[in-house]
Amino acid sequence: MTDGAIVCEGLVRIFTAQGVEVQALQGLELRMRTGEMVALVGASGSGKSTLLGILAGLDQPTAGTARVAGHDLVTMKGAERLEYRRRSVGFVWQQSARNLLPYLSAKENIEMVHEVAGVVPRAERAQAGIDLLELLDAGEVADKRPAEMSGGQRQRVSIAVALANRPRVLLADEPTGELDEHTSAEVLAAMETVNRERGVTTLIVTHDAGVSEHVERTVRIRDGRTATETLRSTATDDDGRAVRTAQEYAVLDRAGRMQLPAEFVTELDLRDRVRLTLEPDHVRVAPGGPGRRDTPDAADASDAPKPLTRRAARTSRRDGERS
Ligand SMILES: Nc1ncnc2c1ncn2[C@@H]1O[C@H](COP(=O)(O)OP(=O)(O)OP(=O)(O)O)[C@@H](O)[C@H]1O
Repeated sequence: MTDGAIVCEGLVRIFTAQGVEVQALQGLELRMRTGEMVALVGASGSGKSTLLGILAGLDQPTAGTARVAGHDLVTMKGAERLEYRRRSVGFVWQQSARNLLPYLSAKENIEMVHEVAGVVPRAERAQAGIDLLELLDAGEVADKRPAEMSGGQRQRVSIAVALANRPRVLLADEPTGELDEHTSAEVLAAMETVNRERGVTTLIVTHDAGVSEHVERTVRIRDGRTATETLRSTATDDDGRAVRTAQEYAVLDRAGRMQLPAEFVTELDLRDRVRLTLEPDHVRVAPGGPGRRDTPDAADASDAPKPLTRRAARTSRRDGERS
């Protein structure tokens, strides 16, 4: 499979509406390997749809870097943009009415994409359509129109249609938003199968907590920036049972910036400025400033500005020298 990687660095998207600027993305970082499947979560208004719109080639960033499947989405112009949308990305929306034409059957919806994209040789198209529907466990609705399908079948067919142009990247915006829990799990499992069997890089925007069962990485956006990532892995315990573990990390950008989790900020009433201390193996963040907890000792007080503290690291080095 050719390059299906996604690289966003310092991605900015500013909208101007009635003279007011809205910074939907404020220096977002995201890297995905070819063939990876990642969930993107975040509160309403955090910038998820804006990011998907840019990755889909429907919108352009204001600044920063965005590269997908070898295309530079910042500089990409007319013909390349059209080519990119037709052949490099597949998109699944929450509402199946946006994914499927209502007067065509599942098979015909796929055929139409084959016709427009021109990626699959004509002689192979019929079989390619059947293979896709079977991969998505939707073979039995091949001749049905969307109105004759259940919600889950419609979304599985929508995924098949999104894959008909053999994209390198599949983007999905709340694909299970209109489904019940059981059907959502089936649709997410279908996306996992597609990702595993076809190696398509897959990014799913979702509020669905059940997605954690299907992805090894969840990226959380806050205020237009990548705030945290949760990495999951499966280990084997002493009794030979598979145990799934998850660890949440803050995301550090190339300039060393990161966001503190909102609950940490609230718990310690952090605001305005904090004190950073470099310890031997970690960085300590403490409330700072006059009148706050952990203000400098009287012994430290002088007119000279203090640099960020390195005390612990230096102390431990000196201890080492002495011994
Ligand atoms: N075309 C636009 N014009 C002006 N502001 C916009 C536009 N599109 C998005 N915004 C603003 O950008 C911010 C991010 O919106 P976005 O739709 O990307 O968030 P989201 O995380 O997808 O939210 P939701 O989960 O509700 O879909 C919001 O403040 C939104 O109002």
